[in-house]
Amino acid sequence: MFAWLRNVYESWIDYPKQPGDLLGGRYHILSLLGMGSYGLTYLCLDKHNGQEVAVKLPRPSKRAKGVQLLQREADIMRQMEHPHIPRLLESVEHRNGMYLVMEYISGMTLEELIFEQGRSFTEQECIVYTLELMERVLHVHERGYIHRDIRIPNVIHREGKPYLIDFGLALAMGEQQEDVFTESMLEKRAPERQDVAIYSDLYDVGHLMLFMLYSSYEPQPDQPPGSWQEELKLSPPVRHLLERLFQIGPRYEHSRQFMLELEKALVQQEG
Ligand SMILES: Nc1ncnc2c1ncn2[C@@H]1O[C@H](COP(=O)(O)OP(=O)(O)OP(=O)(O)O)[C@@H](O)[C@H]1O
Repeated sequence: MFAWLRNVYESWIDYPKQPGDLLGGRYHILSLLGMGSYGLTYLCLDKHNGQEVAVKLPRPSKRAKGVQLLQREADIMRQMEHPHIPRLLESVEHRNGMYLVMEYISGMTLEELIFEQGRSFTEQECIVYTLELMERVLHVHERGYIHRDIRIPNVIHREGKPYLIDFGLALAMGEQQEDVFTESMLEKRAPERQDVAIYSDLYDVGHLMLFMLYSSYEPQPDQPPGSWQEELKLSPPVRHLLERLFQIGPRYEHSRQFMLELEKALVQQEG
């Protein structure tokens, strides 16, 4: 009963703000973009310059922890300087908490592109897109962070290019997740993606590639379900690099190693 009452109370206090509300006297809420585990993100119009921005606020039910995690996210975003990673425009602290304002990336997520728009990727297109995405991932790694949430809903597809968003779970290399997140936020991660290490992000990139590769997969009638190795007709280099991403083969310790192999696989495709 207590847990039920607490849930009701939390959803009541986390009830999203309404379109038309003004944040900090400057940001007009246009719509709710989404509710994450500790924050709510709104599409807003900046009254000062008429630009659309994404504004993230902590969930009131998460109290001080929500504010602390959002501050962390802002600190990490501040260190990113890549044209395909949203820029942090400002983080505003006030008596009751804080909010962060970032560049709004219009477009659709890779998840929507594949599952709602029905876009399919050939193996070659998948390699090209992954190489583009890896430039963003490499930037995060070079700045000393592991993103830890590279998934199709966190890639926004705009004008044919992938943008990497959501630094809510990112950690500095070597940092312990238990020191940052509360127990309820710590999902059970596959052993291959538990370490705060480059190969954990690359494991996620492998999954993202599978989503792209399966987008052009057509099962034969009466075909029994099999593994991706059995179902997808992949060229040997792509199959080999996926096995390394999934740590079935020797794992990649550096993003560049993987990118080099991707480039080689692309040359073979084109040759
Ligand atoms: N800079 C941005 N530009 C455009 N859309 C964004 C931006 N940042 C977040 N979004 C969208 O806002 C929604 C909420 O994102 P947010 O990062 O707050 O939480 P989440 O990804 O749903 O959850 P969690 O933080 O728990 O992983 C998502 O649908 C995401 O696509």
